[in-house]
Amino acid sequence: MSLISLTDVHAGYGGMNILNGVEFSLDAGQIGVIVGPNGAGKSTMLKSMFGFLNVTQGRIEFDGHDITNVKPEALSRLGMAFVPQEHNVFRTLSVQENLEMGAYVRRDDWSGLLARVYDIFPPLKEKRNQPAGELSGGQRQMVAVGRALMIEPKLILLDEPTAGLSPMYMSQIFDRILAINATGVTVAMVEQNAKQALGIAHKGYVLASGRNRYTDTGEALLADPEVAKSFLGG
Ligand SMILES: Nc1ncnc2c1ncn2[C@@H]1O[C@H](COP(=O)(O)OP(=O)(O)OP(=O)(O)O)[C@@H](O)[C@H]1O
Repeated sequence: MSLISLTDVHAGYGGMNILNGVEFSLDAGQIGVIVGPNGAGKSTMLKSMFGFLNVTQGRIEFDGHDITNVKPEALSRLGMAFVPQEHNVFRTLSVQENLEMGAYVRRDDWSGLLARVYDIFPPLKEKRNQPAGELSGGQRQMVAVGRALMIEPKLILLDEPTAGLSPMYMSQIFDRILAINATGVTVAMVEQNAKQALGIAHKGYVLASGRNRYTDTGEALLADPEVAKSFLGG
């Protein structure tokens, strides 16, 4: 059974549909990557999963629940976390305070969890007392993802986690996404760095104009000459 599924989802902003009947699904433990040209609706698809916009038709299910138009707070409690592309850290708070903010919904002792996040992102442990705004872009991205991990999500949604990062940081982030996935967390992400992202994807989705164009394993999409020519820069 899928952990997350979108069936014939239509959604958009202020009455204008951007998604025109999209499909998406991931089993527990998979990495799913959404790629496609600018304006294809990739971020919109991710946002529709996290209850940020109005789904006008279709159905979204998560972990056995119908979550169509369910609000983000309720989705957090069900075990879904969302990391936006920008403005995703509290710049004046320390790294550790940022991570602690992620645990605000928890009532239990989460100190062990903090240690696990530092294990995944060792640079954050070193800089735990430094304001997040002083970190490099790649390290800030680690803080944002680390904060999301503090709710122990079943599914983490990442909106362009490597946007604006140098190739070195980009590789590090992809490597850490694999490490997070290896702990059992399902990952759905939107990426501009399509080739690299499809390289770690169990499932890849190519969107164009708010519709599915190609769906296959990451490997198969990378090997498909049509996909390469039209969507991966040859
Ligand atoms: N908050 C919003 N209000 C109104 N329209 C929006 C909003 N956010 C996005 N859109 C529009 O929705 C369409 C799809 O945007 P979306 O961000 O989902 O595309 P994308 O595939 O993620 O593209 P990109 O790679 O450029 O981020 C675009 O035409 C965009 O202008």
